[in-house]
Amino acid sequence: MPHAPATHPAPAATPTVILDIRDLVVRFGGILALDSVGFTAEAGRILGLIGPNGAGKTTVFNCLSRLCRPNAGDILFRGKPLSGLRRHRIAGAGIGRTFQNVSLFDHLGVRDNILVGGHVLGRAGFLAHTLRLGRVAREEADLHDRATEMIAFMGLAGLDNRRVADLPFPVRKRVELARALMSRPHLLLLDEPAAGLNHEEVEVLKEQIRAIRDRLGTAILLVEHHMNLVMSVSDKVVAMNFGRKVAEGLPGEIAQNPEVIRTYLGMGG
Ligand SMILES: Nc1ncnc2c1ncn2[C@@H]1O[C@H](COP(=O)(O)OP(=O)(O)OP(=O)(O)O)[C@@H](O)[C@H]1O
Repeated sequence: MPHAPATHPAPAATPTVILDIRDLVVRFGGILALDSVGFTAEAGRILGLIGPNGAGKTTVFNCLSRLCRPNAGDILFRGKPLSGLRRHRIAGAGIGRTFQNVSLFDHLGVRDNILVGGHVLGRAGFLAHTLRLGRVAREEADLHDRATEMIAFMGLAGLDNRRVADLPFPVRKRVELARALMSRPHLLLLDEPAAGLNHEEVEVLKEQIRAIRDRLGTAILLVEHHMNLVMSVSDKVVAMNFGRKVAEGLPGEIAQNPEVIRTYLGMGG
């Protein structure tokens, strides 16, 4: 079970909207990948985003990471439009992410990979780094302390210097999560974190996702095909199909929503 000191306050009884997606439209040539999609995510809560292949989930994610530029609509993050932010400023603005296919520096060790995630927090400028001023040394020490916390939090203790390439897939996924948490994101985007995990590993992942919300206070947007995971950890679920939002509600409501049931039966299941 992960353990770490809380770094964000506990979520308020009336949740604050952290992410407000409004009427998002994305076209790829003749394909309408997102057709006026809108929903909100709340601070310190888990939002599950579900839908069959091609529903538009990854496109929403890519708009949030600024990998994709919407044709219309707005995304407000903590009240400010994301459109004003350059792609490389996203992590610094408080949005962290993991990828469907784990994306790490394979030849580097666990700690070094995790440290990469903290460098967006650095405040010392180029001159300070060049002159190795005291501020740089303090920042480096703080980053190492944070990495030590995240290593313990994600159950990676003792693996600091292990080369990532030599580790099993589920452990690599935990390294990627620890790296994403280094920048103390207010919102964490998880792209199919259960893909490639077995039943026991998914059970561990559930606990880790809940711990990220409950102990770090981080809001999570979870794109996932693994229904059992989404339904058991999400505070709210948004269901999509053919680029449109078809339902939004509590997991229990979504599981019984006729449109959602039709969508999944329509997949030939
Ligand atoms: N770069 C692109 N160029 C052209 N079409 C694209 C591109 N990216 C996505 N699409 C199309 O946009 C639609 C939405 O795709 P998207 O990847 O967002 O769906 P998804 O819900 O994430 O699916 P999956 O669960 O398979 O990842 C699909 O019809 C897809 O083929």
